[in-house]
Amino acid sequence: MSGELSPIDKAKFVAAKRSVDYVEDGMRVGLGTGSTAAWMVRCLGELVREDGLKIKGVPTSTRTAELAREVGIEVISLDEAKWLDLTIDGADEFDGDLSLIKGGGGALLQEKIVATASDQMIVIADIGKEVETLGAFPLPVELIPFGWQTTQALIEETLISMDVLGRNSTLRMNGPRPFITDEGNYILDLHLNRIGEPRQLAMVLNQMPGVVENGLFIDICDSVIVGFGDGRVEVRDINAGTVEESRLDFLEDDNLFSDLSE
Ligand SMILES: O=C(CO)[C@H](O)[C@H](O)COP(=O)(O)O
Repeated sequence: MSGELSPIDKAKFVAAKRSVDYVEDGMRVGLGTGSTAAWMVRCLGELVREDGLKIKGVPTSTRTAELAREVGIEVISLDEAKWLDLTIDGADEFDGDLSLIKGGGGALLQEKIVATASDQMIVIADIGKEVETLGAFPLPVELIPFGWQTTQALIEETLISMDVLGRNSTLRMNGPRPFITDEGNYILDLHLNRIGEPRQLAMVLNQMPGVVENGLFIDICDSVIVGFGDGRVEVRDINAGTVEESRLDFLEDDNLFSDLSE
């Protein structure tokens, strides 16, 4: 069954599988969005159903909320939880400082709010997400629909003075219509190619009227669990400065694996 998954999917799966080792009874856990996070939610659901793990989950999107309920995780709102022990989420890119680009799935706003309200954020990613410098992946920026083209023009003009290589942007579409986020906003994808000063760019973007949030996560992620296509997993902890390696045996997880690949 595992042979049906691509090396990237295997890498995502092993990272997701390893991450649930960090979840303990009684925790309030932020549940990320995206394909890697979805596997983490399914792995957690299995622990809840089969091992009696007791947790409360705060999802970062309606998609994740549906999946969490489906697999048996108790879902509560962030306001009910108030504060979280741990958030586990995917990323589109991560660098050596564990700065991230997120929002490929359009859920960056809730993801940033939830991760910031957590004692710890663990990112789960395949090795292909690691970069030396952020920016090859288009940077998602969530915009208020009102006057979005004016906001886009302002952003592109401001980018002239920023340390980036490209500065054109595209409105994210869902077929013939703009993609709409869970909060009813638009996503503008910035094609920057290289972001020299992510911290500065994140601050500048968030000061613009019409911008709700940007997909740069700076000083939010504590560790990244990197999965490889051959089953290897690395846990990189930015605070401890450690890298811990392990390997996951695919065969042991065939049932879950086959569920996930459907
Ligand atoms: O930020 C995200 C959603 O807004 C995702 O975590 C990110 O796009 C990674 O997705 P995937 O795990 O499917 O590669």
